[in-house]
Amino acid sequence: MQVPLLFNPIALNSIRINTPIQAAIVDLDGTMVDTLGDFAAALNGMLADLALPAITTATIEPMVGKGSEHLLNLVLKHALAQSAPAQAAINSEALFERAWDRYQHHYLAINGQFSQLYPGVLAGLQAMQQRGWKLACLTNKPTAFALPLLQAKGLDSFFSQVFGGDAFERKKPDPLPLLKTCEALGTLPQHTLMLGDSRNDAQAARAAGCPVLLVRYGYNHGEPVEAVDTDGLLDSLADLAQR
Ligand SMILES: O=C(O)COP(=O)(O)O
Ligand SMILES: [Mg+2]
Repeated sequence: MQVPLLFNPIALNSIRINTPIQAAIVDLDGTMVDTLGDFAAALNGMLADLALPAITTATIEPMVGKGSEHLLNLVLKHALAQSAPAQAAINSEALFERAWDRYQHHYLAINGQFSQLYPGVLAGLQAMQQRGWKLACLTNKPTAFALPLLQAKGLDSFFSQVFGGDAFERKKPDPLPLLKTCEALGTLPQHTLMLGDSRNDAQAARAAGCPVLLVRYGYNHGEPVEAVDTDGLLDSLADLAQR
């Protein structure tokens, strides 16, 4: 099949992707929106309801990226370890159900209020749209958190598909969500670029056969993103506006 001219391989400064790109799958937390303030507000609301000590944004940052269940487990363990001996003896699993309920309540109440778009996100999405790429948002965040956040930040209209961490049987770094998203977009993985901020995104992309670029900002579990196996790093999604 003749590939339309718009879908060229990518050549940006030092980055070369030698396969035509027809679509992009874009991660949400740490890539498009800096949501640490939302995580902190919702988690601290939950911790207060459970009479547990508050947690700082700096402690939360390396815990983000593997979905809300994972985050909540780490936060509960951390908070219990900071508590008085009687509470510290409590198993975090015993608190999980109540914590999850309170966390959802608080997250949905503040969703987007303490988070900001990263610079260059709108320009980057517009550039990808102008290249004629189909766009999907794929996040490990629950879909019920992702949809209102995209709306609140004016990003929803860019995406034909939005899939959260609960949309498929497994989350990133498993390749399944990427393969399913490619299926929904109607594109082959080798023509579908993954844009993310963490090794989760890169590992999932490599295993699915998608080219992958990561942004230099974002979370990446508190580790330098330079160490991750990718096809290149971007200072901002607006780098994609270069020709
Ligand atoms: O909620 C998370 O764990 C992170 O979500 P992300 O996949 O959009 O980075
Ligand atoms: Mg992310």
